This record gives sequence, C-alpha cells and structure tokens, in this order.
Amino acid sequence: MNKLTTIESHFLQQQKLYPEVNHEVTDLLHDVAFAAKLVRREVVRAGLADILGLAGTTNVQGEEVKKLDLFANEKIISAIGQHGRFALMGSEENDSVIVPPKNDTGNYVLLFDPLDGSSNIDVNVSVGTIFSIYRIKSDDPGKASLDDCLQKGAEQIAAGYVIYGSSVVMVYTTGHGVHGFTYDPTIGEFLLSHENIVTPERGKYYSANEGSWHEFNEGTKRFLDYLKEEDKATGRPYSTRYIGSFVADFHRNLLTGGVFIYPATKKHKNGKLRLMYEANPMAFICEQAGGRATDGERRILDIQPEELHQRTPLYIGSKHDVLIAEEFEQGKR
Ligand SMILES: O=P(O)(O)OC[C@H]1O[C@](O)(COP(=O)(O)O)[C@@H](O)[C@@H]1O
Ligand SMILES: [Mg+2]
Ligand SMILES: [Mg+2]
Repeated sequence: MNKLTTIESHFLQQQKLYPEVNHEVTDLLHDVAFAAKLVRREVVRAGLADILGLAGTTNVQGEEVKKLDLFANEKIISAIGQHGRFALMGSEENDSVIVPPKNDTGNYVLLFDPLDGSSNIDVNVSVGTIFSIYRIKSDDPGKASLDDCLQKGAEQIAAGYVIYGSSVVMVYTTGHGVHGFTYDPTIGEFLLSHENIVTPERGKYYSANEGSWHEFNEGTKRFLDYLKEEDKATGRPYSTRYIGSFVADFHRNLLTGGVFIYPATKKHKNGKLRLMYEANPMAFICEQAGGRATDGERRILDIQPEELHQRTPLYIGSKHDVLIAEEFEQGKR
C-alpha cells in the first residue's frame, strides 16, 4: 500500500477501474473531502473558537442543536453547494430538502449528517460526518425532488464518513471495497492508510447503550446477556465499548470486529438512528467490508424510505454477530 496516495488520486484510480465511477462521481467525492477539511479545521480548535455549546435551537428530530452542528452544516452546504454538482441535499439539521446555492449541472443528491455524536462535541470525544450519494432518477436537475432523496440504500453510488478523533480519517466506498485515508495536517492531504478494509467475521466488542436496559425488549436483553456469558469457543464474553458517537463506535468495530446495536426501545419506538444519513451509508460500507446491517429483520439497504428523517432500529457490524442478534430479536434463540 503506497501511503503517499492522496484520496483525490485514489478517486481517479477508481474512475479508471470502474466505468460507473465517472468523473462526475469523483468530482462529488472531491467536494466532500474538501468540506471535511473545512469542518476538521474548526473541530480541532473548537474550544478556542467559541463554537462549543448549544445553538439555542431544536431540529426536526426535536433535539437541541449544538453550535458545531450548525457550523458543520453550513460549511458543507456552502463548500459543496458552490459547485452546482448536487441537485438537492438532505441534512439532519434541515427539516426539508435543501436546494444548494448552485445546482444547475447536478444529477446527484447528497444526504448527510453534518456532525455525528453531538453529545460528545463539548467533551473532546470523537465525532464525525456521514454522507450518502445517489443519482437522481431523471436527467434534468431541475426536475429533482424529495422522491430522488428517498431511494433505497442499495441505490447509493457512494457513501462514507469522516471521524474527527485522535487523528482525522475519511472512509469511503463506491461499491468497490472500503478505503480509509488519514489526514496529514502538515501537507493538508488525506493519505491512504487503510486499503480494502475487511471487517472480521466475528467480533470481540459490542456497542449498546445499556443505560436503556429497562427499555429494551426481551430479545435484545437476551442477546446482550449471551455476549456476556463465558464461552471461550465462541470468543465470549465480548467486551463492551460504547462511545456514544455512532461514527466512532462503527469505525472501531469495522477495524477490530464487533457489533453496534441501537434497537427499538420504549422511548425510540423505531430506534434512534436515521435511515437516510446514518444507517444507509454505514450499511453500504459495512457490507462492502464483508459485514452485515439489518433492522433486526430486514437488510437496511432494502428498506424503502418514506421520510427524509425516518429512524430505524439498527444492528450493524461483524456478520456472525449481527446474525445472532437477529435470531434473538426474532425469538429464534
Ligand atoms: O445517547 P444515546 O441514546 O446512546 O445515543 C447516541 C447516538 O446518538 C447519536 O449521537 C445520534 O447522532 P447525532 O449526534 O448526529 O444526532 C449517535 O451518534 C449515537 O450513536
Ligand atoms: Mg448522527
Ligand atoms: Mg448529527
């Protein structure tokens, strides 16, 4: 693996190898990588830049919005929207679809979570940005509508995330493997650091907010108890790891093996995470790395979306572990 490969040159390599990864797609990914650099610049000095704390507004999810949520949202919309390559955008922080400042040539839609892990922003714990790209159904950007945003996850043409942690890493897929790039601030480039990521078939970590134990259904409780039982032959007990930033929990499990679950609970009847800009992009990456992502019954990528901000229960990570979770959720174990 040549660690001097920039993410932009990797996009071009994909363009040469795979016809559907055309120059439009590589330009879109280039825009996303650029926006990530702008968001990173503020995240790493957030404590100095007066962008910690609450913005004083709530979003369509009914959640209190953080200043950094809004900053990242505005940066992504303006930095990416200036090029006109996206006909429409959808963000966790905007009630309805966004018509970018310029959208005359864009046959694509971008759905994104500008800042994931908002509860960790003010306490210097890893947060991230998640994105998902679709091609619009018609060839006329002017005709693009919400319908173009509500496509099944299996229709994604590219997806990825950026994790702002001890180092900043961007991970993406165009349906041809999963690749990670670490940001080198001395040269301002994302350099290839994780080529062709493959997630272990069986993990050693589980991520669940057990603080909601009393809200979990019996299947979920029995699955978590199963992971905590002693059985060397199946690598149990698993260790618990829960950062509370989906991007960070997912990234760890992707590299080391493990399972992240956010099931339906009494409080979140349809789970907490959003299908279009959290579950779908991560499910695409997870499957491309050999893992599995379901809502306990259905493959996430096969779910037909109905709303931009709909939520879904989520079981994602090492294939073996997610299959077992499903068996418990379906009462087969
Ligand atoms: O605090 P809880 O209920 O465990 O929820 C944590 C989950 O909520 C999230 O913060 C939701 O995402 P946002 O921060 O983008 O709203 C996930 O990153 C995380 O996995
Ligand atoms: Mg999120
Ligand atoms: Mg968010």
